[in-house]
Amino acid sequence: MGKRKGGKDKHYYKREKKFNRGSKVGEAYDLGKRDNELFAKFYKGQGFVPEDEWNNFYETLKTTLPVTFRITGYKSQSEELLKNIKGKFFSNLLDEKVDGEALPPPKQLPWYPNELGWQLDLSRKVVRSSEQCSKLHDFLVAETECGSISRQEAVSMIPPLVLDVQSHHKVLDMCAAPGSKTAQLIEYLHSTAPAGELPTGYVIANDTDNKRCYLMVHQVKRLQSPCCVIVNHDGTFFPKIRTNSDESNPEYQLFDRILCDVPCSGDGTMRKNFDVWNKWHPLQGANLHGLQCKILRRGCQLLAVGGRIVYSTCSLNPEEDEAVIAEMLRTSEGAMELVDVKDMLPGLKFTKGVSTWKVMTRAGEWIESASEIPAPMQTQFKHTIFPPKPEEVETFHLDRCMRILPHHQDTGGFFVAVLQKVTHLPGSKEAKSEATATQTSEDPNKAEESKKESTENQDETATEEQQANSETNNGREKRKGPASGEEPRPPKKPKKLHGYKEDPFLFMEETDPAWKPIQSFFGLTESCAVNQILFRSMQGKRSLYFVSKAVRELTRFNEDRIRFINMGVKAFSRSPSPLVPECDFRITQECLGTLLNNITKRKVYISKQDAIIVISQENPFIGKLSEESQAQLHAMTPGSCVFLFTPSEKEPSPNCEVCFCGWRGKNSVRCFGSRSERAHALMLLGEDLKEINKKVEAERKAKLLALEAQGDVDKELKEDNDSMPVDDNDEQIDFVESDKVDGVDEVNMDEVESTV
Ligand SMILES: C[S@@+](CC[C@H](N)C(=O)[O-])C[C@H]1O[C@@H](n2cnc3c(N)ncnc32)[C@H](O)[C@@H]1O
Repeated sequence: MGKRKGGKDKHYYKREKKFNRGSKVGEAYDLGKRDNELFAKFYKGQGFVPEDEWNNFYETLKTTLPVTFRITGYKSQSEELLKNIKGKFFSNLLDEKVDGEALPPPKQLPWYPNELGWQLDLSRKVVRSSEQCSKLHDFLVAETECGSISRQEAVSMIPPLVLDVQSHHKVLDMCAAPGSKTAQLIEYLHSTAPAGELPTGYVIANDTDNKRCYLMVHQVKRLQSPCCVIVNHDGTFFPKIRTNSDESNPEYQLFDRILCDVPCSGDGTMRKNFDVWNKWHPLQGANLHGLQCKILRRGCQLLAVGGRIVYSTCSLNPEEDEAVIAEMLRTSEGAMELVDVKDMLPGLKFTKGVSTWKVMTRAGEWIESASEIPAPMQTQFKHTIFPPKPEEVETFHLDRCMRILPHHQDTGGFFVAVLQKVTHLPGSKEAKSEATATQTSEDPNKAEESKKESTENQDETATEEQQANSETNNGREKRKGPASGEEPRPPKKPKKLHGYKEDPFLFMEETDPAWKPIQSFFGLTESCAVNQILFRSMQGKRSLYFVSKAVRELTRFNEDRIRFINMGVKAFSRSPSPLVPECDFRITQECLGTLLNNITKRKVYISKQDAIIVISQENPFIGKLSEESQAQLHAMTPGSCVFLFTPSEKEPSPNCEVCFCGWRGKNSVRCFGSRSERAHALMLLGEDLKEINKKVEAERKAKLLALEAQGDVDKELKEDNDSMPVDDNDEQIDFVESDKVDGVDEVNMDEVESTV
């Protein structure tokens, strides 16, 4: 009832129109200007949008996308958050009217597992700019900031889902920035690990664009995973990862899972990137096809036999989609196979991959086959962008690819294909040595030929430029090996990485004088090993980061070969205080998800009410807390601590742990947490930070007014309120001011680094 095709409610377009009109972004691209004749001709000609659906398809592309988000499933709090989204909490957020109409309730994405994917029939612009959505907006921002949800386009959630990542997998995300799919990969890595254990696998998130790598740092930091590293390489020449240090017998990591979410024309993103309407032309696909083939080929080379690689684009163009897959299948000669994964996405509407398509010139003329490319255009079109030959069609099974059309379920356009490596690629060292084993007895000449170096085993120490020079057409790489009979060349010394300016990643030694005090102050268990702790500056250890064992190994053997940009969760932050001579470091909020079970001291178990007080007030006196909390705090020396609410029979709700790092001062306590971390914890505890702030501020003002009226203003109180401690988080925190500030001089705030 009241719903249109594509699942939008009847007021969706009205709201859209209202918010597009007059806004800066909307002005330049109002609905009328979203049109492109060649685009329409090109896609009508492809034929994968049925004629009777064409208008719906084209009109849907002109509308803006709804807001979609995922609850990050590996956090213990996700079930509680889900309860809130399905229940009263969320309906309160939406208890407003836009244009006299109620805001629509959230809808679950049916194909996303465990009810963790959600859609709101509101555009991002409406959510961002309308006052009525401010509560909803605050909720989405805070929960995103602390990693409990990820705002992500619905179709973009598909590739990581069908990659089927398990906690022991070594995963490579080849074109990862800005990192929304990386975040999902990390989440799956953790969610499949045994309870209380860290994954033994890891995720390497790579992007060729150095600046875009830093976009990922923030994205990954939200998820607080010690199992992810961000690196900066050209995916077409992604270096192999060493797993030992023996230069005479180097061993390399082959990946279990690889994501190739390649650069593309992005014509499936027209609903959010409106400039694609103006910029789109028919050569874009052809221009990108070669690069896409090379990235996919390098991915397949780095994949272990039995491993899975997902290729995806946010383009609907077969030249960037099926043509790339077809070329990989062609050159792999049966080593790679397409996998049908539709059962992993129950309820998702999609069209099957196509085996025939059309190629168009810049001017909009059709070219039927490679032999018909006009002479002046020979360089514009690689022959591999044309459809496969009839005999290839039968073996390729391109119908196992999936194309998601925007009008089918109100999404962006998308393409995804899943490939499995069934045996070594032809020409690889492994394939050749297998061939040699069977051929030596049969044909000694052939066996000699196969001794030549393989493409897969190209020189691992060569720079990307050198590797580029060794490349031939069609993504097939060749490099001259020693002539048969020659002595094998000695292993080369690792070359310095050009233009790599990151501070080094330095691992702590057992003997480091900073470590023992931290270990004993927090009572760290042995599984928080010192060799998993790293710092970035020789000058001083301001922040200490924790990485998993697998990441530690990865860095150990590849320091000189890989451009590492970032890794690890910040675990300890230097924060010296005269009150705490025994330890100069405090624990950070960021590491609690990983290290809470490794900390055996300095934990304060508190009730729900106490948790609310500590989180929402600036420096509450210890005397404000319950007797149980007071007793624990009095038995504890001053310094960094962890506050922990755990559900019990007496207090069953929320049914999850809520923990936050804090400080036990002389007479008061405080919470170290960003505004969003506090808002998140309070949401779980059933409170709203803004509402609490408003209430207490009103009470405080009333009290001051009453005192002023009596001419008896407590000057000290005013001064105290003006000299609140300057914390790294202060900019973002609306503290509820307490009666008096205690502990201000206990923490050297200059040394406290951002946990935001
Ligand atoms: C479609 S975006 C990736 C989106 C990302 N997977 C996500 O979900 O957030 C493509 C990325 O490929 C990167 N890229 C382009 N050429 C590349 C190459 N040769 N090697 C690696 N990355 C490349 C671009 O910088 C861009 O960040």
